[in-house]
Amino acid sequence: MTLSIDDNETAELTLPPASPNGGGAALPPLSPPDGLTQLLPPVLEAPEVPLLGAASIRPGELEISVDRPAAALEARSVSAWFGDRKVLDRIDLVMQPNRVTALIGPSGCGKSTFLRILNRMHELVPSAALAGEVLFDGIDVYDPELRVTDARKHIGMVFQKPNPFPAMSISENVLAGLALTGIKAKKSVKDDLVEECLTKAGLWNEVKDRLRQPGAGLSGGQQQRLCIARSLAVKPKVLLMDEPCSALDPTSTRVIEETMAELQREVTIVIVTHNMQQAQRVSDHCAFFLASAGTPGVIVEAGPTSKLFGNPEDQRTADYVQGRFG
Ligand SMILES: Nc1ncnc2c1ncn2[C@@H]1O[C@H](COP(=O)(O)OP(=O)(O)OP(=O)(O)O)[C@@H](O)[C@H]1O
Repeated sequence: MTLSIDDNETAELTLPPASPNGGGAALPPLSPPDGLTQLLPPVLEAPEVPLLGAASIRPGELEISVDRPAAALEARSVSAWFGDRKVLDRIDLVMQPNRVTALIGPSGCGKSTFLRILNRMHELVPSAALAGEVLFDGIDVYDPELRVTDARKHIGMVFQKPNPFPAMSISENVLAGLALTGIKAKKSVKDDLVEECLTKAGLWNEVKDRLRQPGAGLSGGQQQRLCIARSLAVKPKVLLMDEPCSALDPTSTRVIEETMAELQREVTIVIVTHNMQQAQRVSDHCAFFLASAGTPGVIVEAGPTSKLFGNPEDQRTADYVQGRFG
């Protein structure tokens, strides 16, 4: 079976045999695209597509609906391995559209791995393998008919450390994802998009007079909002955020949290956070991950944030959210 990404990648993406432990299919080795793995992989063709509600869909491929801005994500019995080591065990989780789902749990329990599985970044690690399904509005993200670039375009990611492209200006940074995904647009459309995305990311007023200056010249919090703007430029339906405020001061953290509250109207957000106050402030739903010594990570409890923090069912959840361990 081959993945229909494009002719150049098809040979490399032939699915390999199951992993040695028999649990999950080993993932195809995808080469990280020259230091740009934290954004999006390049697309070798350059389709002309509308920018608003953009979804580059080619005949014969699975269609991602552009009618609704946000999408539901559902993990079904997802397990993950690095080599022979199983790090996640049969994770079931529904991440509802236009809601913020927080993934919480002690270090090493697999939160980031799970997040990276949701937009197929897990497979960038050569030894990585997984089993189970990830459904994006009902479409299997790992379906061979769905291009990996489309999956990552619709399911964007913001990382712990702000990573603007240092040689690019602020506006070029916002538009970088378009270039990588091969989307072409007129200058006036791009200018509008830069303003729209920077506004949504809560940064426009601070940078509108210096759009041609380097993105690296911004403060850490501004850089993180620039990265959010960059993710938004390709019109994702889901935004994955891996500890997006851990490198930021309290003021910048507050601004990012306000930005998330605004973005929630348009995108589904899944956030990994170690900050229990932040999880309570920003999320509608929470999933508590835990890996006991030598065992893979599991979800102990998931549900409305108010319930997990106010009236958890499992004693381990209560101990964790009240800071008794982890
Ligand atoms: N690239 C990798 N190669 C091998 N093992 C890995 C790799 N990435 C993560 N792991 C292992 O997988 C397990 C889960 O790691 P992961 O980073 O997903 O946990 P986490 O809950 O996000 O931790 P933290 O909160 O510290 O970021 C850990 O035992 C980790 O050592």
